[in-house]
Formats: sequence, structure tokens, C-alpha cells
Amino acid sequence: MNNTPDASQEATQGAAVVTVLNSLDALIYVADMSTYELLFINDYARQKWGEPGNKRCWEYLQKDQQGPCTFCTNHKLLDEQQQPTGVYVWEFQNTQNKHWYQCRDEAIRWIDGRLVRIEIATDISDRKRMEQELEAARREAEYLAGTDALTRLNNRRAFFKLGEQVLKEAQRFGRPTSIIMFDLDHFKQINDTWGHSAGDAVLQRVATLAEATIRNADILARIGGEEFAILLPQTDMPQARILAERIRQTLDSDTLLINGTDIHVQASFGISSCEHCDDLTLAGLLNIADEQLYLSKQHGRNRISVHQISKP
Ligand SMILES: Nc1nc2c(ncn2[C@@H]2O[C@H](COP(=O)(O)OP(=O)(O)OP(=O)(O)O)[C@@H](O)[C@H]2O)c(=O)[nH]1
Repeated sequence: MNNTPDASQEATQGAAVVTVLNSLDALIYVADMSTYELLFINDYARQKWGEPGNKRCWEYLQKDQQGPCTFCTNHKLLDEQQQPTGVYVWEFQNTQNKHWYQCRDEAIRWIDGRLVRIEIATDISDRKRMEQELEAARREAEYLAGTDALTRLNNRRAFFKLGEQVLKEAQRFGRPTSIIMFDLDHFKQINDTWGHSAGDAVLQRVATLAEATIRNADILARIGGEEFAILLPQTDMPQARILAERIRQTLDSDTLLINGTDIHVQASFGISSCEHCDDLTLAGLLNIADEQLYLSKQHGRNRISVHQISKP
């Protein structure tokens, strides 16, 4: 007895398979791997990309393609002997409709024997959007964790995190490093006279002025209420003093126009510098700058005190 299906049975089975493929909520297409001719597309493709006419896969599915796509997976689907290697799964944002798809590609022998690529692509845009939102939220949280909310400068935590790294490098290469600390003078009076929000605006303006004075490699942070610190890589004491003097003068020589009011702001500075000071920690270097800052306050404010840490 012959169990081979006859032509009409094959036609019925073929129609059933096409019905199934057309009912799926995924793009399915078959393309010749040499000519890119589309041999089959399902209804999902027609709904999303329209009728293919005589278009090749890259003309039909992608936007403004002048030739086969650079991201075409054909070369991944065959080995050196041009034999199918199995399923290759990847994710891709379609250039026409901007939806994200998870694509399951495979090279197979078509009914006439030629090699074709079959792709089954499911829309994963919702999942991708969620992933991207999560990633953006994670980056924002990471940024905020290291950022002072008022001035957008580094906060104390970020100062230590970044600073430890810089100090380690400096120690490794025997480079000079300095810290400038400064604290606004009689800031309480500014708050008391002009109000807390004017005080906030002063802090923001001071941050902007300091930021404009430093180099890219310098690490500026707001480490306390009206207290700022700048870590200066490859900077010795004389250079650090010049920079501190520039900031001191900028603040002292002018008034900050805050909400229509001219506010005069001064600050006291403390500087610590080290060169070849291998055992020093960032906290130690900052402490010494803080002691110098305290001296500046004691000696009348609006001034700079310095300490050069010598090699033991
Ligand atoms: N507006 C505003 N004020 C702040 C903020 N953080 C701290 N302060 C204020 O800064 C003032 C610091 O006061 P003090 O420590 O007495 O220092 P000072 O008045 O600057 O005096 P000296 O430092 O001794 O010159 C306090 O009034 C705090 O409320 C802030 O984020 N915004």
C-alpha cells in the first residue's frame, strides 16, 4: 500500500500550514539567501509592511535600504561548507516601524532545494521599552546618588569615590596633588537677611563660578552645607594657591545678583598639598585642608591658609 500523500492531500496540508502561519502574531518570512527574493510572507507581515510586490527582503522590510542589510544574518546561518548551522536568535529594531523584534533565523532547504532563510520575529517593543526605562532610571539613580541636588555638583560621597581613584594614581606616579576647601563666610547672615531660598541661589551661583574656574580633571564637590572641596590632580601648592585666590577674588570683588538683590559673598580657604605622600588617604588630605580652613576663619576670614605635607 502506498502511504505517500497524493497531490490533493499535499495541497490541503500546505493550505493548513499557511493558515496556521497566517494566524500567528509574529512576522514570518522566507527569503532566498542568494537573491534575497521573498518566497513567503505571512499575513502579519502584510498587515505591518503591506504587500511585497516584487520587493526583495531588504527593500520590503527596512527603510531606505539600497542593498542587502549590513546587519543581515545570512553569513551566521551557514558554515564554511555552506551547510545550515541551526537557529540564530537576535534582537533588532526595525528601521521602518521602529518596533523591536526578537528574531529567530535559520537557513533551511526550500522545497526546490535552494538555501533560504526563514525568520520568525516577535514584537518585543513593550519589553524593550520597559528595559530601557529601567536602565534610564538606574542611571538617573546612580547619577543622583553622586550628585548634590541643589548645585548639581558631586556630593561628598562622589568626591570620595572619584577622589580615592585620583589619589591612588597620583601616588603611583609620584605626582603632586592638592585639595582646596572653602566655606562661605557668615552664610547664616545671608540666610537670615535675604531668606533661605536666596541662600540656596547663592550656593548655586558659587558652584557655577567655581566650576568655571577649574579644569576638567579637577573634582569639585559640595561636601557640606556651605562647604566646597576641589581635588586637583597634578597640582602643587603654588598652582593650587593661584586657583584658590582666583575663586576668592571672584567672589569678593563682585556681588551676586540674586532675585534682584545684590549679595556680597566671601569665603575662607584651606589648602593641603602633597607630593610622594604614599601613606596619605584622601580623608587625611581633606582633614589637613579643613584645619587650614579653620585657621583662615580664625584669622579673620576671606583668606587662604595652606599646608604643604612633606615626605616623612
Ligand atoms: N540656604 C541654605 N543654607 C544652608 C544650606 N546648608 C547649610 N546652610 C546654612 O549655612 C549656615 C552655616 O552657618 P554657620 O555654620 O554658622 O557658618 P557661617 O554663618 O557661614 O559662619 P562662618 O562659617 O563661621 O563664617 C547655616 O545657617 C545653615 O542653615 C543650604 O543648603 N541652603
